[in-house]
Amino acid sequence: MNITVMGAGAWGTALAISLAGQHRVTLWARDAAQVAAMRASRCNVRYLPDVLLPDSLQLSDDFAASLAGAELVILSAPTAALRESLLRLVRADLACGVIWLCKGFEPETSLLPHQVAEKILPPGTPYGVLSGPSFALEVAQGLPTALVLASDDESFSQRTAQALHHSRLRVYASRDVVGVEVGGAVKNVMAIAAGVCDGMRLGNNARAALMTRGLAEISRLGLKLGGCSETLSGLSGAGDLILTCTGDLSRNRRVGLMLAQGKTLDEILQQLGHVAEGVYAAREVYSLAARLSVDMPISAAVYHVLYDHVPVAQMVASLLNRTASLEFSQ
Ligand SMILES: NC(=O)C1=CN([C@@H]2O[C@H](COP(=O)(O)OP(=O)(O)OC[C@H]3O[C@@H](n4cnc5c(N)ncnc54)[C@H](O)[C@@H]3O)[C@@H](O)[C@H]2O)C=CC1
Ligand SMILES: O=C(CO)COP(=O)(O)O
Repeated sequence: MNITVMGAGAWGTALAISLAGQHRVTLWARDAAQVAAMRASRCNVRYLPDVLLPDSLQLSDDFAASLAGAELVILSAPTAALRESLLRLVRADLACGVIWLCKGFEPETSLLPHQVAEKILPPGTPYGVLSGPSFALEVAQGLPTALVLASDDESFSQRTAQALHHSRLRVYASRDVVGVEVGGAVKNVMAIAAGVCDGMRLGNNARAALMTRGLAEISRLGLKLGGCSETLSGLSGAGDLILTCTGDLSRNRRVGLMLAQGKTLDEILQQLGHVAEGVYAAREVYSLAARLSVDMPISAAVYHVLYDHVPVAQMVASLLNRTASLEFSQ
């Protein structure tokens, strides 16, 4: 299969490397200097410095040429750039299916990625989302990983999942686009909270409680928006929540760890140098929860720390001092 990966950040590059063994993969980046540097060093030094790019992986900064003959386009831009990326594809007369990797809600509109795509892609274009617990570095290193590919078009999700699947990358097909997208977006907010929890040395018990109550919040929002509970407790929900709340490769978790050290958001984002979607998702989740009357206390606490300058100690105290209720009174 001819696959074009649009965007050479950490995740787009990692997936391109992982698929280059079995498909003709072209990795397109908008920055010509980055492409030239990757061609010369066979390495994406800024985003994935310790991994070599396989010889079979094509690199391009020519958008039209990279799309010629494509049978699948994989969009790896952050959620904030999804609309712009889809418009670029439509202007280039996209003639194949497209899947995106971003995990978030569109800033300002609070739309899920598929809701943005529905407004832009011509009717009949097959599309889907690929998500699940997957640190880019581990996928690039060929370590075993399992993902979910969700699409309303069952034949597209099954064909595509089968094509992407290999011995180190298990890909399961799903029809629950909403459940997969909500799980991926909101777990990033929980990972920030888990980073705060660990940064303040609140212990393993506290982190387990936070993750479990975090999953309850994710599920309440996911069900309200039309997702399925099985999806929310599966790879792209609970699975990704476990990974990002506990794994130090998570950028969102690192945001929380640095908040616990007293750093400001500006300092943290500058130090990170990569996207941390939870920082933006916290705003959209906060407004969606209010609009839809969904109880999401952990997400709200993260929002107040990020945007109202509430000290992390006060955030923790406010969560611990909530009135006790029935565990399953959700
Ligand atoms: N890194 C990871 O382990 C994983 C990341 N993701 C998701 O994938 C998405 C991308 O993440 P990463 O690749 O890790 O981010 P990154 O920070 O490593 O790279 C971001 C990439 O997006 C590009 N970009 C930024 N603004 C853009 C715009 N306006 N138009 C086009 N491209 C733009 C940058 O040039 C860069 O290539 C995020 O939504 C993230 O949550 C999902 C699974 C794993
Ligand atoms: O989504 C991810 C792993 O599944 C990556 O998480 P971070 O964006 O927090 O690094």
